[in-house]
Amino acid sequence: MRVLVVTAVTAERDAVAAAAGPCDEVALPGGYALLRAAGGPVACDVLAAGVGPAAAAAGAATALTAAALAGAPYGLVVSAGIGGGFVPGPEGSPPGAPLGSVVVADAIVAADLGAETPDGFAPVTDLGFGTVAHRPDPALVEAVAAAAGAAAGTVVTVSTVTGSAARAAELAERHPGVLAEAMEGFGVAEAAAAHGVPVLEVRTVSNAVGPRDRGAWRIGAALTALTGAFRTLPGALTAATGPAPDLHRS
Ligand SMILES: O=C(O)c1cccc(C(=O)CC[C@H]2O[C@@H](n3cnc4c(=O)[nH]cnc43)[C@H](O)[C@@H]2O)c1
Repeated sequence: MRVLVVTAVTAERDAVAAAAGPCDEVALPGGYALLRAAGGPVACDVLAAGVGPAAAAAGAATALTAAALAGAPYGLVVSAGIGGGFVPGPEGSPPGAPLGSVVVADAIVAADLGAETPDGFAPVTDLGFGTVAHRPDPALVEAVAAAAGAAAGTVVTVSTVTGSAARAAELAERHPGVLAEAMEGFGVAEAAAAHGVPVLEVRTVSNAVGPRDRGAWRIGAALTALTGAFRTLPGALTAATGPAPDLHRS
């Protein structure tokens, strides 16, 4: 099985690739540069495709198509990077995701793909078209989350970073079980679905979802946690899919 990991920016790409050891750079159509691990316990292809769901979908689709045309299709696509963690709500609500923690999505949900109506936000599915959620294989989610010491829950994809407590509360109410927010997962999942390839999303929490406070970001800690999470991926995939998967190369 070959695994494609799609990040937004190069710092995230490098944090993932650090778990895999030395990498070669492979040029893809469209000017994309893929990092391909030359060896080590995690030999994976990692692509920094840009910020936001559209850039993520374009980059992921390019890599998936290139691999398929080369006769070496991927068996799994992972959207990965830093993200915002929801803070715990009142008792009985989801536990939230603290700074530096790892989240594996059991649902990858487009939170702002829809329409404003007099009754509030309506997802495109309520309007009769499209998709707003992808649900990764639960066994894979469980294995990857257990290996990484991660929480499993909903990760929402947004095009506008949440910047207020009111918006954070609205998202948490609309998506019970939401743990994290980021900007690419749904785009990667759409590309994976178009190619019939399973998808995962792995986020490490750099900031709390809510009022904008750049001074409180812990990007370094989140990137370190990302490397740590990806060190555990080969073992988790072996546990979930059977013995001796050749994770990444044809
Ligand atoms: O300028 C700001 O206030 C601000 C606040 C949070 C995040 C940003 C970004 O530009 C980050 C975009 C980048 O990182 C991921 N990310 C990290 N934290 C969040 C978040 O709380 N909500 C959404 N995305 C987040 C995201 O996937 C992007 O790749 C700026």
